[in-house]
Amino acid sequence: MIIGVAKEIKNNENRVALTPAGTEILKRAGHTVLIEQGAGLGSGFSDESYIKAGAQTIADKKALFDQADMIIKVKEPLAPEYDLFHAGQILFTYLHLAPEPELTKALLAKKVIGIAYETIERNHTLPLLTPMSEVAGRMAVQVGAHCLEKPFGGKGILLGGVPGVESAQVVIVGGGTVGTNAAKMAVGMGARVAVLDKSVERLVYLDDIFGGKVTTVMSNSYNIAHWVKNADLLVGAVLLPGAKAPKLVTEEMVKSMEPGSVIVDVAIDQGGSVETIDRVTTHSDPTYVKYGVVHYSVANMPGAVARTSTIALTNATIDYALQIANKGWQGALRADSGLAKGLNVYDGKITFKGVAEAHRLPCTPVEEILG
Ligand SMILES: NC(=O)C1=CN([C@@H]2O[C@H](COP(=O)(O)OP(=O)(O)OC[C@H]3O[C@@H](n4cnc5c(N)ncnc54)[C@H](O)[C@@H]3O)[C@@H](O)[C@H]2O)C=CC1
Ligand SMILES: CC(=O)C(=O)O
Repeated sequence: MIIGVAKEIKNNENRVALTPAGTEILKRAGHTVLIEQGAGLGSGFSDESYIKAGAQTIADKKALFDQADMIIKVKEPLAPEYDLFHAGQILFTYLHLAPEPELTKALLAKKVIGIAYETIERNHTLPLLTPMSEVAGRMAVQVGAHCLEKPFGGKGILLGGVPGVESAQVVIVGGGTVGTNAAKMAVGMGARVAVLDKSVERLVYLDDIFGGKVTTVMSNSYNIAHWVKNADLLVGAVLLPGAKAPKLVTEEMVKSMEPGSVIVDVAIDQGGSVETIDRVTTHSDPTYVKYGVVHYSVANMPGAVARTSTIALTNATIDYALQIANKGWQGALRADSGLAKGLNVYDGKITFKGVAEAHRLPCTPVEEILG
């Protein structure tokens, strides 16, 4: 199979979908890897390192898309990329289609075979979302601590306090991968930490692993209102896989927060979990202030720590990319029902329920397509 790796074009997206190590794995299995020139530079991988691993570099983005049977990316395609795809081409990447009607329309019109990293399952986990959620969860506290500093609009408090001065209250809504990693960082920095989740099993798990260092709270609107009001740093970390994020934090709740408090809504890539998050921000202009509260809503947080993120991402994606290349997309999806859950669009049809519901369009079950 001819596999094309395009240079990312999103603001400050420094990741690339394949490392030289991943390239070598695909090459050894007999596949052709085309890398857009300079695609790896933001992650510290030179064109020469890809050539040494067996890839061909290509300067012309359009020629790369024209030749490739499968395009591997990091982020969902942006408008300037829509026309590059052709019918029957496999697109293997984060797609986040539920909050993106224009992108969904474009991929349907182009009859792309869209396999989304974020909806692939293995043993009830999301193996291709997990590594980037680990990164974003850890970053959420790092950027949140920064935003709490006075020059960045915050109320001027240090997460861990100092002896004689109380530490900050970090409130995390959603105790999955992002939430757990945010809690680890916040505990490590000496903050007081509360995690809300709707799953009792998850709260039990968090209570066990944090040994009492985190307050676990059942997620409902009453408890969310109480904890949001008292948060210095609020982290949005909920997920309903593939679907639009529920707006759990209302405008009234945000109004109840002290001025200079900070919200980091990591769930922004699925549309955001906070009512006052009304825009996706970028690494070059990451925050805005509403009701005196600093809002951070960057949808590609791991792009800022690209070296770490690119290696972690390829570690997770490479086996799946190899299966798709070796067996063809249908063979690979038939052989692995968890991978089949990644299929979001095919031949002009939506094949993932959460995406179809978000756009009020019909859903064609994957099983029907695989026959
Ligand atoms: N902005 C960015 O750069 C990035 C964003 N993300 C996003 O972060 C979000 C979270 O991802 P993960 O932690 O990996 O998901 P996850 O599936 O591991 O965890 C989600 C948690 O939300 C909980 N949840 C669902 N409904 C809830 C409710 N009503 N109240 C409280 N908790 C609820 C679930 O029980 C689960 O524990 C996703 O939207 C993901 O795409 C991930 C990486 C980077
Ligand atoms: C999960 C995702 O969209 C990201 O890492 O950018």
